[in-house]
Amino acid sequence: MKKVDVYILSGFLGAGKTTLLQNILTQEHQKNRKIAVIMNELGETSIDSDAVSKDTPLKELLNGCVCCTIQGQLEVQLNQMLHEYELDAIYIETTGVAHPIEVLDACLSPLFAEKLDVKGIITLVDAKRWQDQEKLSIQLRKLLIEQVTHADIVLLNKTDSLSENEKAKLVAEIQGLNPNGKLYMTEHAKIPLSFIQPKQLGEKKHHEQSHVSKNLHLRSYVHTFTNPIDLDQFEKFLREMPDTIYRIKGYITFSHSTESFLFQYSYGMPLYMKEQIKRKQTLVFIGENLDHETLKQQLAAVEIVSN
Ligand SMILES: Nc1nc2c(ncn2[C@@H]2O[C@H](COP(=O)(O)OP(=O)(O)OP(=O)(O)O)[C@@H](O)[C@H]2O)c(=O)[nH]1
Repeated sequence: MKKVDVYILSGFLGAGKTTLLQNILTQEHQKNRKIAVIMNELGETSIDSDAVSKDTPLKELLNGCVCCTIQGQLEVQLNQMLHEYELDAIYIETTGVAHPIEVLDACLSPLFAEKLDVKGIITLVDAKRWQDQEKLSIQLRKLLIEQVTHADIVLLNKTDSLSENEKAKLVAEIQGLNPNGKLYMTEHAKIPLSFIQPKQLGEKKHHEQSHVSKNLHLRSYVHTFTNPIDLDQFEKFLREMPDTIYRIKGYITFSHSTESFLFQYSYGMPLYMKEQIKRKQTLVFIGENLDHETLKQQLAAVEIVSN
């Protein structure tokens, strides 16, 4: 089955995410691709939904941030979209205060992770805001930096008011934080679609595979077990796995029990919860430097193969 591409549009409040989305939708429609949009806003009413034309499926997640309070709602909306429409791509516009790891996490429900192909995180940076970042609280500055560090593509936007010297200084700063991401300077978030589409990200992925140690971007890996797994071996795997795996979630069944468990792992803490329904045994991993082949082999080794 063809997977649906997912793009996460990240960036601080007012950086130009909606402007970029409009540019992208115009270009996607010219290519006759079927696109859907999920917009997340902190307020109770949507401000930006008019930016999306009526013929584009749109789901709005209001009054909270998908990276924390309404993470579950994003899963529901994504699932519904996959059922209702035949899509080529889904663009998710996050709130300005969303944390990239948590958003990626919210997109990757083990129930449908195999149907989605998260192509990457595109972060917009408001050039002026970046220059004035010392006016922000420490937490927000940290967030601004995290949004840049984890991006696959950074658009340094609103460069219209900058001098050439200022531009060069900001480019150096951003490249210092994210040397492997692609960086483009934009005005009104104008960028050809081909610069941010699968070919670009795909090429980079290929590049990453051959330079794994240099890859600093968030990636996911989806593993489906066909047999129950050995608890001791699985816990050994958890103890020994690289600390660049930030998050694991999904469903597993152990050889010592007939029950299914919802498994959650974040910041070093594993959690097992009994599930009422028997689920497909799928685990989603999120982290940096994910070596898919090694993970696949290590996870296959914790399965108990019945004869
Ligand atoms: N001068 C200038 N203004 C811009 C540029 N890009 C976007 N804007 C304006 O900046 C404002 C905010 O842009 P949006 O696209 O709404 O930003 P956003 O990131 O979606 O904002 P939130 O949803 O509030 O987080 C709008 O008034 C845009 O027209 C640019 O390159 N230069």
